[in-house]
Amino acid sequence: MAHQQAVIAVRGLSKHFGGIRAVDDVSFDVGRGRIAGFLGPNGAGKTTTLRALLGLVRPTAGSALVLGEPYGKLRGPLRRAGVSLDGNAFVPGRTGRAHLLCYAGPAGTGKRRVGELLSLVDLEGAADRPVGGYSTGMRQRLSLAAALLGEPELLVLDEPSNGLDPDGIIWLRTFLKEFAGSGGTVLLSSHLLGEMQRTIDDVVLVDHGRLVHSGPLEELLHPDQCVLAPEQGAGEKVAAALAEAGTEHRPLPDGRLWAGAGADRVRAALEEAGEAVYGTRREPCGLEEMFVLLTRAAEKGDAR
Ligand SMILES: Nc1ncnc2c1ncn2[C@@H]1O[C@H](COP(=O)(O)OP(=O)(O)OP(=O)(O)O)[C@@H](O)[C@H]1O
Repeated sequence: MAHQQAVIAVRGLSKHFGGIRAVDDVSFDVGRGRIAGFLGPNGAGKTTTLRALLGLVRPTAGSALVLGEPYGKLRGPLRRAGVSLDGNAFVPGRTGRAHLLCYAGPAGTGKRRVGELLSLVDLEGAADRPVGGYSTGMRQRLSLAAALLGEPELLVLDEPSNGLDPDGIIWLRTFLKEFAGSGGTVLLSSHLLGEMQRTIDDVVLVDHGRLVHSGPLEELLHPDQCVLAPEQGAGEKVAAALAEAGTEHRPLPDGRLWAGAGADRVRAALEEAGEAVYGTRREPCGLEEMFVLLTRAAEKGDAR
């Protein structure tokens, strides 16, 4: 994707805090109309990257552009990019409605939009209560409403599903898909990989400050691979059967195996091996398995 087409363009971004390389030479793009999941283990550098993108920390090296410019140079930034970086950054004594009204002016909007957004995020009933008494999920909803005030074309959301109940999670997923479907762009971080798999179009995976993988989800979860769940004690025999058939395979931390071949080829390999692997279940490979494999590979220095 060409640099100028990207809604988000991160190039050679590094941020060091003393000796800590929080972000280390990271590059990726997010294209218009895409939902990109920004994933990685604790301390991988996600929040620091998002903060650099939004001009909240100065990069040690490299650049991070939003809509073709550094965020700080955007004219009317709240109308271009909606941000929810810290779901808890509220004045506790202020009501939800007052919180939104504070940002409504800079976002170029007013009371009516505040009312609409309170209804959209299902906070009408709590709008006039102090935020200090809100639950985690209610704060997340309020934070999202604030991000949406200026009707932005880009949303940058740090762990927006945290604390949401199942209805809230489904609502957020549906909302983000509609937002992207109408041309909006989303970059969101999350540790909820099952939910990410249902929501995102693209994956940006970092670990120890470095980019491990970036690309469309469907490429990462291509059908020419699967996960095997051997019956107890049969793991080694299954691995041996795959090795015998020349099928690439790697262990997962829970005793299952990733296999670099589709379910049919794997079944043929196991049938060759006979009864010992009879009870082995085959499952499609999901984002959680790829996350584990890619971050472990990165630790060993052989990230793909
Ligand atoms: N202001 C700071 N001063 C010193 N170290 C920092 C600072 N901010 C972040 N770090 C360090 O940088 C690394 C990356 O942190 P960051 O918060 O970006 O990770 P993350 O991927 O968002 O993690 P998590 O999933 O746990 O939220 C960590 O080692 C963290 O301790």
